Amino acid sequence: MPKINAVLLAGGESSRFGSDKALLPFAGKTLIEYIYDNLKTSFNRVIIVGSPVKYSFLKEAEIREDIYQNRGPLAGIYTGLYFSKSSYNFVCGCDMPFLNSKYFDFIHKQAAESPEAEIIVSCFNGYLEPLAAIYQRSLLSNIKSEILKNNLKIKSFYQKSRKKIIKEEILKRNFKLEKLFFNLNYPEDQSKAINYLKEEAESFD
Ligand SMILES: Nc1nc2c(ncn2[C@@H]2O[C@H](COP(=O)(O)OP(=O)(O)OP(=O)(O)O)[C@@H](O)[C@H]2O)c(=O)[nH]1
Repeated sequence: MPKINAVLLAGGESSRFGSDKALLPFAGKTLIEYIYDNLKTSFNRVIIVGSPVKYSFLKEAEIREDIYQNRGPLAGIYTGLYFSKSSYNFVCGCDMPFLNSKYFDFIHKQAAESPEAEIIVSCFNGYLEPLAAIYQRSLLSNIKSEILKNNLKIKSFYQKSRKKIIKEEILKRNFKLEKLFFNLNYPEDQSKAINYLKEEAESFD
């Protein structure tokens, strides 16, 4: 099984949400800490890409400032891959709290089976999930040239990359996809997240 680092993206504006998503109280922690703790149990190393000052309460964490500031998630991925040094990197948003260890194990197996894929990404509802996906470090120079051309859309970068898409039919056999890929974008998503959390607590009873 390849050693995979995790890159936790924690920059951005949270403009739709209206306040900083990463600092939202969640299951007795902040949202970022909750996700960081989950990632730590399954990945070799976790690199947070965001403000070291803002996240200084995460005492042991490795936090890297964006090399290209205010350029969105693709630039965050660049910084994560740059500092990671590992060939395989799982990139995750700081607003997706229901990615779980079962999915992380699944993604490790996918990476082992498809060393030729530069990106391994899941498909849900006809859309790809680029912030719950594996990226090879060899993508660095391509990402950099897209950023320098101001092509910041992950979707257009994807068109130029060698990727393996994990089909929804396969994922559905193992996961409840709506919850797995749920992310908080708007204030009203908070109550949905709390309901999912309650559901999880009840299922562990
Ligand atoms: N490191 C880094 N992460 C980012 C950046 N922009 C967005 N992200 C992260 O990417 C993930 C998805 O972010 P979005 O919800 O698309 O963007 P956002 O700026 O946080 O929110 P909106 O302003 O509502 O679009 C979250 O984990 C963000 O923290 C960035 O410029 N740098």
